[in-house]
This record gives sequence, structure tokens and C-alpha cells, in this order.
Amino acid sequence: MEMELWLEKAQVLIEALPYIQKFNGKIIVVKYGGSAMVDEELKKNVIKDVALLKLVGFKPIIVHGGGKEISSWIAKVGMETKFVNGLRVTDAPTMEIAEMVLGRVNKSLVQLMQSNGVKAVGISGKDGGTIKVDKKLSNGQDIGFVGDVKEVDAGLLNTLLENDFVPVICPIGTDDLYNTYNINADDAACAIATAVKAEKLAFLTDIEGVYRDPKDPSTLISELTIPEAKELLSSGNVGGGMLPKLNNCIDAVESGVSRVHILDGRIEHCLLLEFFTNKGIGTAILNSLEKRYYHE
Ligand SMILES: Nc1ncnc2c1ncn2[C@@H]1O[C@H](COP(=O)(O)OP(=O)(O)O)[C@@H](O)[C@H]1O
Ligand SMILES: CC(=O)N[C@@H](CCC(=O)OP(=O)(O)O)C(=O)O
Repeated sequence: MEMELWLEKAQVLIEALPYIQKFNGKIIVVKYGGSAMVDEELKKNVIKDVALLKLVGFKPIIVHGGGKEISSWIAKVGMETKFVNGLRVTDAPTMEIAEMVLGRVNKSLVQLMQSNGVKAVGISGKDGGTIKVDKKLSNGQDIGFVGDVKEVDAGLLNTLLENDFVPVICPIGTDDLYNTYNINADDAACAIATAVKAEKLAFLTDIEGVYRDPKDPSTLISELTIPEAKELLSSGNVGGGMLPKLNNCIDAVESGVSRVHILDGRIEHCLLLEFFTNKGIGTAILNSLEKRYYHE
């Protein structure tokens, strides 16, 4: 019996081999946010998974959020949180808190990565002029210092990757006048994945994946081509935070990222399950021309 268990373990490792070969040296962007970020145990596991991806030869980049933590600090100082169409209304004091909180989250992720024996460098989009933005309006409405990514300069990120560091980036950028802006972390991840020509972009979120019918979890979609994703968006069955997320996925694939994944960050080791098993979990968004390799 014991031997059988050992063989099973070996089988799991061998199943990972083609994926390790396929992604060796390839850039993988992980957008990390939501519940998986608030729960300390899940957080440790996510970082362990990314450390493992790095140590088997992938080139991971983490783009993180921290929306829940920003809101909790805004409440602590007696201010009000306001969102319009999924974006935080960011006046000057809110920007100040968001930058402080995201900076702290950033360093805590770096610290965890270092404790797993992987060198990490935490930056914001300000460092090395990485993220340049224009002011973003929400349906014509002024929502303060919220940035629309205009340009990503991948120079610093490439330097870090070439020197064996895992870059950890928080979603803050500057406009042409060097004012500070708050960026939705999904938008930042999508722009960064495109700029570094990532092989994959994985969004860790608070739901299993994309549902055909959001009221019926049995309608989870495991693979969506771009035309299918566009059709689903126009069906009106995608709402809330999934709407901008799916639009970002389409943008990323259309700009050259081979595959985008929406994964349930509440599942322990979801990244390993997605990257190293034949079935994969969550929803994959892929170019319609690409072979659906889970079915090969
Ligand atoms: N068709 C759908 N499939 C999956 N989720 C959906 C769908 N339509 C709306 N949603 C909502 O979108 C949410 C995910 O977006 P969001 O909360 O913004 O994620 P995050 O905070 O991780 O960026 C889900 O929790 C769900 O309530
Ligand atoms: C403009 C805007 O809304 N910015 C986000 C940035 C953080 C974020 O996106 O965090 P999650 O990915 O954890 O939601 C915010 O202030 O909440």
C-alpha cells in the first residue's frame, strides 16, 4: 500500500514534466488579490506556489491588489470608501492611504518570497517609470486619481528577470506631470503581461471561474475562445467585477498573451493545479486559433 502511495506521488511529478518543459524560461504574470490575499494561510501558499514556479525555471511576475486592505484602513481613519463601476473613487487623502497600504502589502509579499529562498524585488509602477497613466473617467464622471494605463516601460522588469529576481508590483503609476495615480490591479496586470510578452496571465479571484449563468455554479466554463468570450459578454450574463476582468482577458489575448486564466484563489495551491496538471482548473481564455491543449 505504501509503495502504491509513493508511485502515485511519482506519477504526479511526472505529469508535471511536459509543463515544466513547455514553460521553462517563459514569463508568467500572476494577478494576486481578493480573499486569497486576506487569509494568511492562503497567502503563504500562493507565494510558495510562485516560488516553486520560479525554482523549476519559469519567470514569474506578481502584480498584486489589496483593495480590501485599503478599504479597511480607510475605515480605520474614519473616511468613507466609495466605488464607481468597480473603481475606487480616489481623492488625495484616499490616494495617500492607498499608496501606503499597497506599499506595505508589497513588502510583505517580498518578505514571504524571500523566506522561501527566492529573491524578490518589490516595486510600484513609479519605479523605473514602469507605469505611465492618463486620468481615467468612469462614464464621463471624474473619480479622482484613478489611472488608465497608457504605457508600460518593461526595462526595469526585464532587468530584474534577467538577474533572477521575481518582480512584485503594486498598481500605482504616474501621469506625465508625475502625479500619483491608483490603478485597478487587473488593469495593471493585463498591461504588464502584454508589455513583457508573457506566455500566461493568471488572475486569482474569489470565484471558481466564469459561469455561463452566474446563478448556476454547474455552468462553470473551463475554456473560452475570444469569440465565445465576446458572445458571453454581450449575453448580459457577466456582471460585477467579472465584467472588467473578462474584458481585460480578451485584451491580453488579443495583444499576444497566449493564455489567460481565471482561477479560484480560495483553492489551496490553485496555481500548481492549473500549471502542472492535465485537467487544469478555473476558466482559460485563449485565442480561437490556438489548439486546445487540454484535449490533445
Ligand atoms: N458570469 C459570471 N461568472 C463568474 N462571476 C461573475 C459572473 N458575473 C458576475 N460575477 C461576479 O464577479 C465577481 C468576480 O470579480 P471581483 O469580485 O471584482 O474579483 P477580484 O476582487 O478578485 O478582482 C464574482 O465574485 C461574481 O460575483
Ligand atoms: C482604481 C482602483 O480601484 N484601484 C484598486 C487597487 C487595488 C486593487 O485593485 O485590489 P484588488 O485586486 O484586491 O481588488 C483599489 O483602490 O482598490
